[in-house]
Amino acid sequence: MIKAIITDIEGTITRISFVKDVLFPYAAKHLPEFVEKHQHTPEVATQLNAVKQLIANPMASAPEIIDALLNWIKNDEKVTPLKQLQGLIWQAGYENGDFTGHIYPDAFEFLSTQHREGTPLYVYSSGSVKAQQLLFEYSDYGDMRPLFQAYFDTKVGGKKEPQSYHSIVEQLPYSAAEVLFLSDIIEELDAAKTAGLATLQLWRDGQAQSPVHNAITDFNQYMSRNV
Ligand SMILES: CSCCC(=O)C(=O)COP(=O)(O)O
Ligand SMILES: [Mg+2]
Repeated sequence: MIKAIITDIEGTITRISFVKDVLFPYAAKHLPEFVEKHQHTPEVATQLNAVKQLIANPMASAPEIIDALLNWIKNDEKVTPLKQLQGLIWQAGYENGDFTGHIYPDAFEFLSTQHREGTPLYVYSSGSVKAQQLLFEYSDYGDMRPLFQAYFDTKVGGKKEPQSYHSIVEQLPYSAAEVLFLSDIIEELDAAKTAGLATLQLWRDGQAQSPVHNAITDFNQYMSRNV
């Protein structure tokens, strides 16, 4: 029996184009100035050092680091220091009202209903915990943060690694089989299933399909059929 739900964000409860066409270009546009301005603050310096390690260039200059980060944005690399920096950069965009966090209407209805009915909700996204909380704080539906018990990002590991799901479940008061993981990406669902979680795929934007996981096109299907 499912006692808790962990949801992905992009492609599952948020439109992919909001991330790719709004958030990523905003981060790319503001990243050079952000890095130049904040490179010596401890929070940013830690991430820049992590970039230097990943590109195997401990002496990398600010422009070289910026180039690496912009390349990762272009290729949608789920690299932890990039994701941490993006969260910091998006903060200004949300606070200035440049955009609000997109949430599908059926996802808002589903999450609100599950929360009201007492099912604990968790988030696991490649976006940093800060980025997740900003998206929910400034969502199309107002501040959704009270719906969620806890947030996880790639600091627990990559979303295609079964170990990441083991690590998350270890932090929850449920067994793996009591937890449902929602995602649009087969490899993430495969990893969660290997770790013993129940899985459900969202097919919203023509994502690849798999016979291994139950699938729905939106949450109205879940609520009417309880898939
Ligand atoms: C948390 S909002 C930003 C989304 C993002 O940066 C991202 O990489 C989305 O990954 P997800 O794991 O939510 O599909
Ligand atoms: Mg996703």
